[in-house]
Amino acid sequence: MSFTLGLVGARGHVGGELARLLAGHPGLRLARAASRQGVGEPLRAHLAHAPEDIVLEDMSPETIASWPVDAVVLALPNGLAAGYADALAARPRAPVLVDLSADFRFDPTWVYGLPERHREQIRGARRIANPGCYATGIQLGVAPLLGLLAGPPQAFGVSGYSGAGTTPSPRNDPERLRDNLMPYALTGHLHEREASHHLGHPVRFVPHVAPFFRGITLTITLPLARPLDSAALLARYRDAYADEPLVRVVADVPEVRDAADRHDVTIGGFQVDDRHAVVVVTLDNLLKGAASQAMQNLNLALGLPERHGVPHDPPLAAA
Ligand SMILES: NC(=O)C1=CN([C@@H]2O[C@H](COP(=O)(O)OP(=O)(O)OC[C@H]3O[C@@H](n4cnc5c(N)ncnc54)[C@H](OP(=O)(O)O)[C@@H]3O)[C@@H](O)[C@H]2O)C=CC1
Ligand SMILES: CC(=O)N[C@@H](CCC(=O)OP(=O)(O)O)C(=O)O
Repeated sequence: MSFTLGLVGARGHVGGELARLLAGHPGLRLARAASRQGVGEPLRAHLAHAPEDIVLEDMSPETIASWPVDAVVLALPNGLAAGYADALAARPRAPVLVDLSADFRFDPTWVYGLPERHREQIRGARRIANPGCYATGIQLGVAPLLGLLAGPPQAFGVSGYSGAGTTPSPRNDPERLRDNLMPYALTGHLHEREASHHLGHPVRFVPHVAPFFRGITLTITLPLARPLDSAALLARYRDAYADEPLVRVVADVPEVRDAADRHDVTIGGFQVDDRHAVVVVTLDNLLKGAASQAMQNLNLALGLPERHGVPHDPPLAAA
């Protein structure tokens, strides 16, 4: 059985990654694509791995709602998703809708698509809000210690500049970022609220953007209610994620340059000073932070194996 997918925002960073993953998916095919610019041009002109026959369409909600597809992915900036959700909901059998933006991450009528915490709800879901990239790393880095925390964990995060999308800004300007590390949103970043909300526990988060293109590193300090040694901490994370294909627990401190192009999250470090534990989380913001996670969610929603379209890290032949 083969399913079809329509992609809105196909020319963006995340849209491009998703199209790349779909090219290797055995049961889900990119059938339609839309973007703001380039309408009428072959998608192949923008993305080398796109199917040959796809022409970019206009991205009006009416056009998208007319697509005869099994699933639609919105890879658009924040604030645009509601018009599509409404137009698609008016169809007799609406396709599965996965939204990459932050628009519905706090809406209880949508399923929050973090498979490691909500897999059973995602199975068969029709409307899925894909988590934010930093929020994914923070939640996976904190969750195994819920119940043992004596206060809010503090997450220091650094992202590559692809996190800021393609619309020009100081946060994706390589010249401005050269030899630089730029702090921003020192309080109240959306992902602080998102991670706190979905963990049911407050976290503090300060983001930075760096001159590399892709990848996130988070150094998370966790205040503990009782002492725990480093070995016990590592064992706790290993147990929590033993069956998770896209979470890798390592004893060493992971480095962000190794996260680029990986589909999983790596959690390591596990150093403890009395009642303060520190873990380091790395991931690729465009993959587990966006496209690979969307693929997990699409597979779960459509009843397909969760790993289809999400290659192994590293490729099995090289492992
Ligand atoms: N980048 C990342 O690391 C992550 C991004 N996300 C989320 O995924 C979504 C897509 O992100 P990303 O791929 O980085 O974004 P990009 O800026 O790279 O791409 C945005 C896409 O949306 C289209 N678009 C339509 N309307 C607008 C508009 N008004 N302004 C700008 N673009 C528009 C663009 O079309 P065109 O190119 O034709 O102009 C493009 O295809 C966002 O909601 C983002 O927050 C989530 C996790 C990680
Ligand atoms: C460097 C940079 O600007 N990073 C973005 C990453 C967030 C993101 O892309 O996720 P959502 O918008 O989907 O929540 C930011 O901090 O807003």
